[in-house]
Amino acid sequence: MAVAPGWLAAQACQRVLKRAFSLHKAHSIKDMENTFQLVKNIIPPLTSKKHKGQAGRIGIVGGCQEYTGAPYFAAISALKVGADLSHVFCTREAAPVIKSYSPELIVHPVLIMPWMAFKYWKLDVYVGVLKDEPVSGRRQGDLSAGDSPDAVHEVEKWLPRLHALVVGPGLGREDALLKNVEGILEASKARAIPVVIDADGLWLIAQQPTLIQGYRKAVLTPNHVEFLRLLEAVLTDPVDSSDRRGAGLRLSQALGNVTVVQKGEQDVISDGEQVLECNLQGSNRRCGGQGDLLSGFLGVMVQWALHAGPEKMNGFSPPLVAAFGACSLTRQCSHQAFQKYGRSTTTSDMIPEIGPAFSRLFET
Ligand SMILES: NC(=O)C1=CN([C@@H]2O[C@H](COP(=O)(O)OP(=O)(O)OC[C@H]3O[C@@H](n4cnc5c(N)ncnc54)[C@H](OP(=O)(O)O)[C@@H]3O)[C@@H](O)[C@H]2O)[C@@H](O)CC1
Ligand SMILES: Nc1ncnc2c1ncn2[C@@H]1O[C@H](COP(=O)(O)OP(=O)(O)OP(=O)(O)O)[C@@H](O)[C@H]1O
Ligand SMILES: [Mg+2]
Repeated sequence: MAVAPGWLAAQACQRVLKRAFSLHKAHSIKDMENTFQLVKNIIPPLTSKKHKGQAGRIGIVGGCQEYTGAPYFAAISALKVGADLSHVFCTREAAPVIKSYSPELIVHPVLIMPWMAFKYWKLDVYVGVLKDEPVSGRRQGDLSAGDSPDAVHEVEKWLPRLHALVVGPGLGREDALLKNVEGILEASKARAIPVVIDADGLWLIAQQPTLIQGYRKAVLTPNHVEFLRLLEAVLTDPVDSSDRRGAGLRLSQALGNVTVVQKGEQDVISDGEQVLECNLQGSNRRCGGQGDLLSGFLGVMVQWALHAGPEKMNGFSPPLVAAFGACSLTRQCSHQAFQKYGRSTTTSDMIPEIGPAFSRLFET
């Protein structure tokens, strides 16, 4: 018996939806189908009328001596999901390493390391002495704290050309670097640029939640430990963290409706008003770097969703829909890679799956 290709596509779609739906009571298959449709609505069509950059210019702020893989994963996933240009802003040590992974990434060695802050501080004092000028206490204090106006300025120069920033993968937790990031976040907010905050960026937010308080174009992507750290930092009353929906909702509300993506066995996404869950089957491999891929996807999708506008969202906020798309895609890539490589699957194996996974989820 001949089987129509349309029927096969419909069956494949149903199988994906059944895996997505899993056993969660709060969502019917219809709900899940509708949410996938919302993600489909935000995807910009590929046409001959567009020029380079229109599908997305994304910046990743992260990458230090210890961690070069994380910013690479975030930056390459942004390109593979459909962005046209991906920039990495990292430390001087990390730049040649990240460049060597891929010729497709634009790498800016602009973030300052603590020893450089110290060098500049000494230079400043030296110049002050030569000019016979006293170095003010405040200026000395700023620089010894690792402040680097240059690093912020270097990133700021690029901000008018960027559609979204992903802040934190492989950043590290040195005070000098975090100080740079404070300035970069303030500059991004002033320009209303969407920011996805992950990994060590979340460490900074746990120290200073006011940095993103009330900024509705921010999306936080904590893993389990990062989520607990944020809860503790932001909420004064005790919260039952085993109620993941309730805890996510409360954290988002306390942060002024910043979208929070709690990664885990299910991904629980909340903007303080609604909660979406992504249960699409991923894999049982927990190799490092999968969250970095997710943050890169989200950087692109959040700007797609904001650009598509609220009328295409059926009452959901754009960051919520974008987060659902990024979570689904990460899990689908993990599932496909695991089917091929089983126990030996690593995050690098997920990268060639991005195109096929995207088609399977959003183009059928
Ligand atoms: N290839 C690269 O360059 C990569 C670099 N990366 C970069 O590393 C930096 C640090 O980020 P991170 O996420 O590893 O945080 P970190 O504080 O070291 O870990 C905390 C500890 O928490 C635990 N733990 C974690 N998850 C848990 C869970 N679900 N449930 C329960 N426990 C859990 C676990 O503790 P343990 O099991 O040892 O008790 C873990 O050791 C950051 O810049 C990031 O971007 C990564 O992106 C990976 C790829
Ligand atoms: N127990 C689980 N079962 C299935 N999928 C999971 C599970 N835990 C996490 N994931 C998925 O793995 C991806 C990364 O989540 P994870 O919690 O590992 O982030 P992370 O710790 O920040 O990763 P990274 O190593 O990149 O820093 C997400 O897509 C999430 O849905
Ligand atoms: Mg992570």
